[in-house]
Amino acid sequence: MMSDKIEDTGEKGHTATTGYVLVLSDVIAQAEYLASSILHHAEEKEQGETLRIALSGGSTPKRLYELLGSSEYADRMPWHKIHLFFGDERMVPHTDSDSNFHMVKESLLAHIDIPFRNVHPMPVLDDPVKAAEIYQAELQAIYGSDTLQAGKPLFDIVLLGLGGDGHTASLFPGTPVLEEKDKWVSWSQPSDAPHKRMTLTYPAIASSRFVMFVVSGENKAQIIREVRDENKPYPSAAIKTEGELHWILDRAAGGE
Ligand SMILES: O=C1O[C@H](COP(=O)(O)O)[C@@H](O)[C@H](O)[C@H]1O
Repeated sequence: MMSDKIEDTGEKGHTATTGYVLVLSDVIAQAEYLASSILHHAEEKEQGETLRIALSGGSTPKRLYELLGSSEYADRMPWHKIHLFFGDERMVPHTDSDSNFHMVKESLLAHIDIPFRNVHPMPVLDDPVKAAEIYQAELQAIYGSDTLQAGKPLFDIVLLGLGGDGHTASLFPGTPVLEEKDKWVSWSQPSDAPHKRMTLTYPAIASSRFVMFVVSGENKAQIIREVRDENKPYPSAAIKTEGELHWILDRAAGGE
């Protein structure tokens, strides 16, 4: 169905359709692979450097976060070197069960010893424009510039999920945020999602060393085929990175 490698054309960066694909046996192997990969990238960082990860929400990454928060990983991870950001958020209180921050808190943050200043939830305000501006300003302060520069990625790793409608982060079909070329963070009101959303934009996601789509389950097999192989114009198909893009799939989603 899909190639697991691309030819080295000399061009820099990957798109959703040119990235590498790794199909693992099941969701446990998928979480193991991702956790050890994150550990490896964190250990590679020199003293004083940080690993910046944008976390995905929804249900799929929960197993990974639980593993990172388990005794197998929690004490081995150099949390002081790791900064956790969010790829998207639902505009509900952080205590709400629909909140991505809430899911990450329950599955990971409550179980690890990470400095408070290393965790960067998206703010939730009545005014989504203001909330997006605040998060963008936080990212810019950490990045050290208000302009994204090629060769200086904002994130080391961006984890992304894939919705059945082809959305990723909160880049939903038919929403104006898909046209955003300048802002790093924006918001939208998807027609068939109950809450307003805040999301990293395409340019912010593209400023990354690695984008990792993490997708599992038979119910995602069809949409993966459409995005990867059939080039259908879903929001997830337009994801790019100046670094590498990896699809980390379980067999149910990725096939043989
Ligand atoms: O709404 C969202 O959906 C996608 C996919 O979620 P999943 O439950 O199918 O894994 C997710 O990546 C995104 O962060 C989330 O807010």
